[in-house]
Amino acid sequence: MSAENEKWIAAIASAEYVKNGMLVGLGSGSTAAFMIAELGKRVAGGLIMKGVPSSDATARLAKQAGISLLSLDEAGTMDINIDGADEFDPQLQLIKGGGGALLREKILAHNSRFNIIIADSGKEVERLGKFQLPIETIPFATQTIIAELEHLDLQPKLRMKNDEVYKTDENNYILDVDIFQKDDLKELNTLLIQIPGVVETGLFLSSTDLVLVGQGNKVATFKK
Ligand SMILES: O=C[C@H](O)[C@H](O)[C@H](O)COP(=O)(O)O
Repeated sequence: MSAENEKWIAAIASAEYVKNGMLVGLGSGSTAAFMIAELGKRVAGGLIMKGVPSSDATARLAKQAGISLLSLDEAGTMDINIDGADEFDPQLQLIKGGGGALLREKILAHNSRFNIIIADSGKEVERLGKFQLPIETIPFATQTIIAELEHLDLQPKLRMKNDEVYKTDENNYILDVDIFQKDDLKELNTLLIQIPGVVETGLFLSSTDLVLVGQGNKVATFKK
């Protein structure tokens, strides 16, 4: 079974958790796109819900799918948040931000009562860090942060797109770093977010309540 099919069946399973009247955080990325399409179908079939998008791309997709949107200010707290991940481990810790949406995604996760992650089986790992950790930084401080992260042996790489520095929806930069050798991720995360100019990291260590993973033609469920 292809990764695309695994994403799709995990996305359909996640849509089952969305009930009438709910405010739903809408994640970003290719797996979240399947979930948005599925919710759009359900809205067309009579489901009443509103979404809060975690990126400009997701806002566009959700509008095309016919989902009504609210800003975070209007929504306040979401009943449920459904998002993808680049990696998840047995403790339901995540690396996110491969698509650059980690900052708004983390804000939505923080402001949601229940967080569901949907993924294909390739995202399941014993230990986080094969995927490089994205760190969002403000442009003004990025060069000094690069020097500091090099000193910490994290081998930062400034993310580029089409030969230009990649910019997030919040007009920040992304540094992708190597954390595979790091054992204490909580300590690492605290260290990183204390550096002035670091806005957020793609480590989501405790927000996830449920992971739905496509494994072949079945969906496996991992709970906190
Ligand atoms: O910034 C992007 C998000 O964190 C995505 O949820 C993550 O990269 C997973 O994306 P995909 O479902 O495309 O693998």
